[in-house]
Amino acid sequence: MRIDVITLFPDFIAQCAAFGVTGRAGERGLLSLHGWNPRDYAEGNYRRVDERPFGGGPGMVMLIDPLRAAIEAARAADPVPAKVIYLTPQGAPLTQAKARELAARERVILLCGRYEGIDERLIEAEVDEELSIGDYVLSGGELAAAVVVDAVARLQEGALSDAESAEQDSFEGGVLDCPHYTRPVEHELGRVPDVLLSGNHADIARWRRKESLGRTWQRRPDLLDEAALTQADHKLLDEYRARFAE
Ligand SMILES: CN1CCN(C(=O)c2nonc2N)CC1
Repeated sequence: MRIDVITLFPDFIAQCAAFGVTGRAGERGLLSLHGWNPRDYAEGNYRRVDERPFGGGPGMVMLIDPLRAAIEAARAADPVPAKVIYLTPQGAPLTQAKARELAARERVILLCGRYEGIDERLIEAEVDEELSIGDYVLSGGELAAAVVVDAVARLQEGALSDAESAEQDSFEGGVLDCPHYTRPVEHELGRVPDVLLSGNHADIARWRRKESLGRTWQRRPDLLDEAALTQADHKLLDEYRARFAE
């Protein structure tokens, strides 16, 4: 997968993706990341990329032409067509399902705004999708782009070892992840649940599913409404809830 990032801070994105799973995905040729700085396409002595907003008000707005030129340069760098995704609080929420959808694409171009945002005419002309990583305001789109890069990199075939499999991550199958334990068995903070020491894989899988469903019910009941639960899931959830009925 190829990801091109339009950003005033290409090094920031490169550094975010240089470690861990994203770094390994790059080394394995599973993901290529390319930064394009609109300032390189800005004209005039000061190479301006922003200007004051019409209508007044605080802050600055990013100019159309440097961004447009950077997007065109990114498009031209590879024959594979790419959708342009603008990271913004006004976008659709980034979900694991969306991450999987993006991870299946050959290419995406991520557009990072700074200041108060981007001239709306550029968005209308060049942006195919708008994505938000959450209902809060960042100082720029770069952190959001780095989140998208991480979320799709780990979903590339071969990016995760079996031990790191994404299959049991939170939100896979629409529910939260179960609790995890490791050595020591006994600790002043508590003991590892016996079922995890039993070696009975069916019991362990059942316990993990019950804990995932129970946690989702307690912390994110909205996800349960969307999850396709089986009859067995409903039985497990009833058992989990029964703990609290006593
Ligand atoms: C102009 N700039 C404002 C700040 N920003 C975000 O807060 C954001 N991006 O994606 N999810 C978010 N939340 C990016 C765009």
